[in-house]
Amino acid sequence: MALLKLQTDQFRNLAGDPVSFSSSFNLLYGENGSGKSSVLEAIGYLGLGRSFRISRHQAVCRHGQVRFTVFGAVDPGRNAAEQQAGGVAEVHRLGFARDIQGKETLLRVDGENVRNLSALARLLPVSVIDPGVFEIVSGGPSQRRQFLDWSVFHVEPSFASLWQQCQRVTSQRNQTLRNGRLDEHLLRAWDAQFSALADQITEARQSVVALFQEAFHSLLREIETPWVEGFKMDFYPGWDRKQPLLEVLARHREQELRMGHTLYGPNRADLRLRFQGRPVAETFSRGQQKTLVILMKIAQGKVLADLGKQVTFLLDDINAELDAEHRAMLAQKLYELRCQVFVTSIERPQPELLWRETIPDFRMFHVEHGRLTEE
Ligand SMILES: Nc1ncnc2c1ncn2[C@@H]1O[C@H](COP(=O)(O)OP(=O)(O)OP(=O)(O)O)[C@@H](O)[C@H]1O
Repeated sequence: MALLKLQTDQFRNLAGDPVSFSSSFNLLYGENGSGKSSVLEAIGYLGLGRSFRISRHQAVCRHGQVRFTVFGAVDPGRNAAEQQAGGVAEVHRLGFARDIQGKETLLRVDGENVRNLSALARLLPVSVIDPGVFEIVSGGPSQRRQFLDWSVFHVEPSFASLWQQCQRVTSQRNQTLRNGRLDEHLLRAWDAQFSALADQITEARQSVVALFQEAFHSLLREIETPWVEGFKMDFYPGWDRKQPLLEVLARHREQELRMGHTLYGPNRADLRLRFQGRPVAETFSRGQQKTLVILMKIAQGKVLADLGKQVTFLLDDINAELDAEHRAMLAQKLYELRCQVFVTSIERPQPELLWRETIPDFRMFHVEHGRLTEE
């Protein structure tokens, strides 16, 4: 899985000419406002179905236009090719189009309309490392849940549908809690559905956390980090699992009715990161938090790589956030994992800092006024 070709139409300032990329490293350089982040943002649309920079689709549609499109050709990867009895697996064609006025999204895979974004996301696992990524450590539990669930989605095929069902049941349960008068009969029916889904979701998350912990700790052993002793990463499922969720919900009925929403369950899960018993957000320096996030992202890439899935990493504006040593470590590890990487830089990097010597399929593009020129 790697993006081999990209073509856009009416996407920010991008000219829209088709561009071919390397399945390993791609470096995009150009001055401020040239369109580097927009290229990464367009790639992100194919794997995430949204912008990683802004929540409104409208912002990425070229000013004055009402519809934008992103097309991509994706290499199905080593595994798929190997499975096809010695044959070469076919390239997948992904398409995302959004009509801003009608607020309609059209998704296509290999020439067919598809209803769910997961059909695209599965074919192009995209992971973003940009200045906002450090919120995984400094932000609240929802940031870490999102981080964790990205892996669970790519590892456990049933997860997307389980999570969707759980969201639906949670929202109906919350409505009943907010109803004003206690409808115990109806609440018990929601509780039963909710806790059955909660157990399945938690099991899927736990099995992926086990893989993730293993990859993360083997990285920690490789890279000498002074905080290894005293660091702890624990998965909190959203309630004390020594007790069935049904019991926990029954015991906290009064509290939930007062608050008007669900307080226990997988929607409250967290990946707790502690140093000497205290949250790392309170104890780690900014630099240590950055190292931790980078290692977590690499470990996530390794979990998928071990399953034969190549991750496409979008490294946007990282020069401002990471020093040269961290950047080199990140590049080296992602290369070892055979990930596909897109990295932006304002200045043309010094030849000795490029990886041309060690990475055979390295490509560099100069971005000017939304147009990419390969060098
Ligand atoms: N909806 C839009 N329609 C047309 N142009 C847009 C739209 N949104 C942004 N732009 C322009 O597109 C250009 C590309 O912005 P982008 O953020 O991709 O640049 P960049 O090369 O990453 O810059 P920087 O180095 O400052 O991060 C900017 O000049 C911006 O003004």
